[in-house]
Amino acid sequence: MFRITKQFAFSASHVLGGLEADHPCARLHGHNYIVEIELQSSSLDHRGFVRDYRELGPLKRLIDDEFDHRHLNDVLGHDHVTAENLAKFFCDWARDRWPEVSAVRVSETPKTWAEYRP
Ligand SMILES: Nc1nc2c(c(=O)[nH]1)N=C([C@H](O)[C@H](O)COP(=O)(O)OP(=O)(O)OP(=O)(O)O)CN2
Ligand SMILES: [Zn+2]
Repeated sequence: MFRITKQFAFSASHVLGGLEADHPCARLHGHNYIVEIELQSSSLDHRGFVRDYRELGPLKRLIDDEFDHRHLNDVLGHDHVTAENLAKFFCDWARDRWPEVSAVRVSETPKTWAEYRP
């Protein structure tokens, strides 16, 4: 099995709902997010690619246009704007376009990663 990954980055604010009132993430704050998309395939195309990284440009445009320097509660339209839910959102969006997508990981801080693998 071949597996490739590519990372994208954006900065955004959020407020997490449903937390205890004294939880720091219940307050407005922001992160420098990293989104890592993973694609896998048992075979390569005629160029030797799972998929050309350049073909993932539409995901960069989505992130730049709709997520970067935005308030994520507004973007997703709910208050459970966790790294897990962001990973699922980006994975569902990407799988609609590229069937080889096998996982998406989202990092909010240098020490944390959440992964969605359908
Ligand atoms: N499972 C999850 N837990 C938390 C999420 C999340 O998306 N999924 N998000 C947050 C906060 O939004 C934010 O990421 C804070 O995370 P945390 O690791 O607590 O960040 P800190 O830098 O404050 O942690 P230190 O322990 O000080 O390094 C919270 N939880
Ligand atoms: Zn946060």
